[in-house]
Amino acid sequence: MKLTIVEYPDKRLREKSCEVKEFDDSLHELLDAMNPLMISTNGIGLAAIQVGHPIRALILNIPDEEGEQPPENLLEIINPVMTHKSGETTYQEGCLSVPQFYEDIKRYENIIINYQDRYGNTKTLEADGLLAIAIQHEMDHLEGILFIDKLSYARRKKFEKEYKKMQKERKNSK
Ligand SMILES: CC(=O)Oc1ccc(/C=C/C(=O)NCCc2ccccc2)cc1OC(C)=O
Ligand SMILES: [Co+2]
Repeated sequence: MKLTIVEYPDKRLREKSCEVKEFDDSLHELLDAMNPLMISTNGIGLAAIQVGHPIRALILNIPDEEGEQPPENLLEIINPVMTHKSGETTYQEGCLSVPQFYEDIKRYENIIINYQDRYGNTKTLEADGLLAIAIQHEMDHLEGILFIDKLSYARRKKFEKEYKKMQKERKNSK
């Protein structure tokens, strides 16, 4: 299954993702294709909408101390629901759909989510640190929200200017 990353300002990133009802082979095929794409593009999180599938599924693989992303660290999170959120933390986020742009974003520090795995089994996950940040970033994608939407007006203007310039350069360099 050939997947490509949908990039801002593509309108498809703004759709609301639909609940997954069938935990079938086509879901597994999509998840199995998302993982190598995320790893090969230096990603640590990827939502299905970013590869053109607006379903409530996301994958995460938080690098360990050595900066490795072993397969056992892979998390496949489907139909997530946040049941607890507390504290506050700031981190310089990036997104595979908004290349070469990083900004400090405020998130909850501690969260608890309920979700389903690729077979439909219900799980609960308590997270803090980078994992909590990544889960919140990816769950925003399921609502059509991008991290740049959280920027102040001034910083958003700065981003739009820089991003247009970068896209022009990329087009000229192709
Ligand atoms: C050139 C370029 O696009 O740089 C990148 C930007 C973002 C990313 C990956 C971002 C990513 O995985 N975000 C997942 C959500 C998340 C954000 C902040 C903290 C945790 C989780 C990878 C990039 O590729 C390279 C080569 O560095
Ligand atoms: Co993202």
